[in-house]
Amino acid sequence: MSSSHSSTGVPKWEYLVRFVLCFLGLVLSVYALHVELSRENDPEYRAMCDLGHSVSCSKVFTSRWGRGFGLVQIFTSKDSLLNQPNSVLGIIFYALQLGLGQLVSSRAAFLLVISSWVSVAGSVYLAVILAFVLGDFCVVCVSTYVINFALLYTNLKRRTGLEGRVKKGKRE
Ligand SMILES: C/C(=C\C[C@@]12O[C@]1(C)C(=O)c1ccccc1C2=O)CCC[C@H](C)CCC[C@H](C)CCCC(C)C
Repeated sequence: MSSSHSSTGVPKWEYLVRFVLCFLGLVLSVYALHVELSRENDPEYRAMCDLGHSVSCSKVFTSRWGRGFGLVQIFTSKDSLLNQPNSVLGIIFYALQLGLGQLVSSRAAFLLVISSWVSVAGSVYLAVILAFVLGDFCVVCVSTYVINFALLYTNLKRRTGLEGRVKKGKRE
């Protein structure tokens, strides 16, 4: 086993990169939730990420698509308990990535990759809504898309790392 890998087959850099990405994702999601709730209580509230008319995050967060991806309310009501802000999903997602990331099993690695692909699909969907429906540039949103792509790359790397361990084990 090369020295850049711990005995588990997971690259050493991975733990640090995963921690940084999940931490940033959690901070951005909690901030998005804070802005959304503040804006809902006070329409005059101006967030730090409201930089201009078309560069406004609170406008995006409180839009139709800011809760349940704008999809949940098709099936339930707008005020349903299931229609949670996207940022709540984000918090669950990054906590999951951080927690599952500590488990070194091929099943955990599989779940990491699957949930990561779902988040990338969600990011592409939200990016299209952001650009073409809302016509807005939201710094917090775009940062989370970048984090989600980087997490997918990290998760794919882990899976090939674990597969390499299995193949090597068979040969030895
Ligand atoms: C702050 C954040 C995303 C930003 C934002 O969603 C916000 C807040 C929003 O209101 C919005 C409105 C209109 C257009 C774009 C946007 C967004 O951009 C975090 C989600 C990140 C990510 C897209 C979560 C994906 C979670 C998956 C559904 C994974 C599910 C896996 C489960 C097992 C937990």
